[in-house]
Amino acid sequence: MSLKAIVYVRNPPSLEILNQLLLPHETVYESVTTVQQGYEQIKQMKVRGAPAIGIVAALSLVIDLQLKLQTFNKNPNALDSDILNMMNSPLLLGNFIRDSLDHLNQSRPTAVNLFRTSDILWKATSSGIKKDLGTKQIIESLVDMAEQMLFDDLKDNNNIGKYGVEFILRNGDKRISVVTHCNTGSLATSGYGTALGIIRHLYAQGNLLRAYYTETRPYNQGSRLTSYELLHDKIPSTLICDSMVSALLASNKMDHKIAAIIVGADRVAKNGDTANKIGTYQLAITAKYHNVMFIVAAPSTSIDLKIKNGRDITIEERNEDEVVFVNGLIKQDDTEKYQIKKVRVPPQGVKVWNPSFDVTPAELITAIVTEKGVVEKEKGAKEFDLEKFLMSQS
Ligand SMILES: CSC[C@H]1O[C@H](OP(=O)(O)O)[C@H](O)[C@@H]1O
Repeated sequence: MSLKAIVYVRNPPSLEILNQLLLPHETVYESVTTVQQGYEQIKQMKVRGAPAIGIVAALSLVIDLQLKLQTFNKNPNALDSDILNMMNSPLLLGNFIRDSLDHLNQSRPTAVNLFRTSDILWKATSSGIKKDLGTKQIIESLVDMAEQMLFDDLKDNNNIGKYGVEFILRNGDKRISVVTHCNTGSLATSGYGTALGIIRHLYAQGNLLRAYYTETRPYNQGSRLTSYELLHDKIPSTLICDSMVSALLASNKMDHKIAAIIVGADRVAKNGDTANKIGTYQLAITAKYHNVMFIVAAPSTSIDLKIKNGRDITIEERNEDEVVFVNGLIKQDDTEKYQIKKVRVPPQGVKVWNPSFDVTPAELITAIVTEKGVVEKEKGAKEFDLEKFLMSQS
């Protein structure tokens, strides 16, 4: 078992991505050496999760550049002419980097982390060109930034865990159960996780009775990936179908002590409206009805101040196969060997709608937990003021 979604080594340069399409039944790492391979990993959801997507985009650009630079230094004649010219020209290098970032941005439209990564790397590139740095210095500066993103994400997740637990336990029971949706753990980030980071922190502090988590149809991030993580960490947890959450909260009157529903985020608008895995919105509605806290856990890099409210967030729609087929383990004849096979569920001819995310209005969100602290709405307000929060933390 491995919870490391991303394995990057600077010297000698290598990038390995855990193929999450095969989890939890097979642990297979795939080498990424080019921007195009990084694009495919994200597009095909071999790696997924807003923070992880941004980090893999950055690392696939830098690994591509590092390997080109390594060949340029050791055996320049092995390079084709346009790459050779690029390695001798900061302007041509800048063009390659701009085109690469634009291409990576096309892989998935909703998670803002991908676009923020591009902005940061392009800003560094254009600054290096303006300062008349050589191509080697520009590339090295991008490697430093990509590595820093990897380290910062892990640090941020630990802070989200700490602030989230303090907020949830600030008044009331100190031994609680929670519900979470999708996968927001080590497999969606550089480690520890966001919403799952809060659950890890609750467990580590001895405050967790049980974590209930949804299977998260149609892609099954919960039943495949969150199961994998919670079993790995031996955290008391129970898998439920997406349709069971309201009944679980209703049974809360007995002894589940569910204090909160905690979810991640792919993009948080300026007013706090939050795009997250499809099915999140209805969890917020049932949390409101049952008077249970609804917590969004996300690094501040997931907040997009350019987006006024949730209506402006682009929601990714994926192909119908993810709804029609499920991955099943099929026993091969009478041996104990199994193989993963796509099994068709509905009959031919069904029509499918498959949005990958939905938007939860700020009004239904109790608090947004970031690495900089917890944001709540002003008393009586229906929306957050995230620009004011971020300004106060800078
Ligand atoms: C900390 S992961 C944030 C977010 O990303 C997931 O989406 P996907 O698995 O499609 O990449 C899910 O919405 C998580 O909540």
